[in-house]
Amino acid sequence: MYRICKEFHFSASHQLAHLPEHHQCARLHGHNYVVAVELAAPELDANGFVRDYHDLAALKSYIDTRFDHRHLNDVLDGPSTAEALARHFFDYCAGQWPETVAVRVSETPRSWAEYRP
Ligand SMILES: Nc1nc2c(c(=O)[nH]1)N=C([C@H](O)[C@H](O)COP(=O)(O)OP(=O)(O)OP(=O)(O)O)CN2
Ligand SMILES: [Zn+2]
Repeated sequence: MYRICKEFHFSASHQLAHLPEHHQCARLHGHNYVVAVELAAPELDANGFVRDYHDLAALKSYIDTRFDHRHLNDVLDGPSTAEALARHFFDYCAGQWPETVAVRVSETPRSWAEYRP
């Protein structure tokens, strides 16, 4: 199996207001998010690609339009956890590119959450 991965970056604020008051993430704060999309295929296409990285430009546009410099509580229906974001971006990517196998979201350089069905 061949695998490729491409990262996308955006900055946004959020507040996990369902957490206890003493939890730091219950306060309004922001992150420089990294979204890593992984695609896989058993065979390469005629260009020698799983898929051309350039095809993923639609995700950059989606992120820039809907997520970058937004307040995530206004964008997502439920809590804006890294897990929920990973699922959201997975659903978007799987709808665009059938080779999508996982999406990973980092809020900090030391943590990530992944959705991989
Ligand atoms: N499983 C999850 N746990 C937490 C999430 C999450 O999305 N999934 N989110 C948060 C907060 O958004 C918080 O802002 C990030 O927490 P944390 O990684 O602890 O941030 P720090 O900057 O404090 O990280 P350090 O590495 O400890 O400096 C909380 N938990
Ligand atoms: Zn946070």
